[in-house]
Amino acid sequence: MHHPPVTIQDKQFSIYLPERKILHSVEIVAARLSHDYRGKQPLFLSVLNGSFMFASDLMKEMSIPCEISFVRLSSYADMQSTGQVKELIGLKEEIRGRHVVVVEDIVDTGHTVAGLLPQLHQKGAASVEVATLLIKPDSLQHDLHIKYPAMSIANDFVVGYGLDYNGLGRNLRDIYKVM
Ligand SMILES: O=P(O)(O)OC[C@H]1O[C@H](OP(=O)(O)OP(=O)(O)O)[C@H](O)[C@@H]1O
Ligand code: HPA
Repeated sequence: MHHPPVTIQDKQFSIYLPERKILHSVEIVAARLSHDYRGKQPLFLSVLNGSFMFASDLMKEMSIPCEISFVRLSSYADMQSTGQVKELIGLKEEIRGRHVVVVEDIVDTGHTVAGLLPQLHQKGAASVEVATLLIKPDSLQHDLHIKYPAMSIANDFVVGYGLDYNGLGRNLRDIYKVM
């Protein structure tokens, strides 16, 4: 299939990961999760907005009973630290005792996931792991163990399959990288 370059605002993007490769890697992660969480009825927490497409395809491939809920992260200034901590909002489910799988589209610097995991442990989760479509190992700034990465990529800015540039490009079926 031919994938011409895509222009979004001031940037041009070229094809990077075609849909069939994405879906194949999603199937593999779903098979691992279905195996590892048998009998545990995991709660998937899909972090909006970027993860909606990955979460949808991942859930379709799960072969065990599991639940999903969609959450957001709101930024606020944490006075105790230099950076920003993103607070978990919109969570209705009881986390205590649950086996939680955080679903992300991308772990880039790792700031988002590093801020989220302690909040889930604080709420009494029985276990917390991360499933992410993409991880950029060369960009990671935290000592994080990401157990379920679908694909590792170089430190390039990417769009498509839920990932955006200034809110655009999420609808693309394939993933493109900036030229
Ligand atoms: O590892 P990090 O450097 O923290 O980057 C990863 C985060 O950045 C993106 O979210 P963003 O805040 O852009 O929101 P979005 O999901 O609505 O696009 C992405 O969805 C991850 O949540
Ligand atoms: N693309 C889109 N959104 C992102 C990225 C990226 O490469 N890294 C973190 N959020």
